[in-house]
Amino acid sequence: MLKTIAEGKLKEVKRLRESLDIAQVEARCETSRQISLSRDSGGKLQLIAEIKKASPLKGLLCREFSPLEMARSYEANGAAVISVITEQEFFDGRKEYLPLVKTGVKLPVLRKDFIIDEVQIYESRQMGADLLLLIAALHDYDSLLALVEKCSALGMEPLLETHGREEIKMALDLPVKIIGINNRNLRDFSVDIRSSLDLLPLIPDSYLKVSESGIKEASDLRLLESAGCDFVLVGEALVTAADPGAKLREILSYQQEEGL
Ligand SMILES: O=C(O)c1ccccc1NCC(=O)[C@H](O)[C@H](O)COP(=O)(O)O
Repeated sequence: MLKTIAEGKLKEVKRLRESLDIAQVEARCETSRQISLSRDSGGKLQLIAEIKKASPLKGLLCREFSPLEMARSYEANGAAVISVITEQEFFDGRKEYLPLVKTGVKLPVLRKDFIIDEVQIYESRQMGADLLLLIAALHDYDSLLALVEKCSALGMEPLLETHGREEIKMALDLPVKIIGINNRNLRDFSVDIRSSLDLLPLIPDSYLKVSESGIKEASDLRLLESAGCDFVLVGEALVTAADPGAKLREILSYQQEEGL
């Protein structure tokens, strides 16, 4: 499926190459900003809250979907980063959501899409993204290196998503600071947070470690925190809740109980 999604991006990339004014984006970047994430000083696990309308496997997740309201409620309830899915065909995302969210909250904003070409990095910068997801499984080492370097040159922080040991090994050879482990199995799309528990020890503490997918409850966060994870990325559990902000507060509440 990942390959199908990425292939669907080829046309979009072609259109973007014809329409995007790269020189203009570069000129704006001269007044470059770089919002960088850091580990919580008190050792708390931090939460990246996702704006996710639909999933390719489950279809529509959220009927009353208002990305701006959702982002504000995530911010008010303790999120550290807002993740915005902009991919349209499979996730029913929209590119417009990102600038909308960016202007509505103070938190750093991550763009989640299927980045296969440098031109999408320029586009992400133009949209206002602070962080950009790069999926290791879509690239070889050289193409990832080029994308990572472009991201940093344009003042954005790449979050390099991995699945498995080989990809983590590759990530450790790249100039990245944030490594994600996606708990979704790319063959059958089953989700199991034990992937993160198994793989986190392979990543040195000089990196920020993110666990993604299938995280639903405070007990998942507790486990991941004690395994040395710095951030969790949560989508479905929040957007399917009657009140996404309240759900976020609820799954983080164990940190208050433990006085963290
Ligand atoms: O979300 C899916 O169903 C999906 C299917 C195929 C490829 C990727 C998919 N999700 C992308 C993501 O990275 C998730 O949206 C993200 O990690 C949040 O996961 P969750 O909390 O389980 O919604």
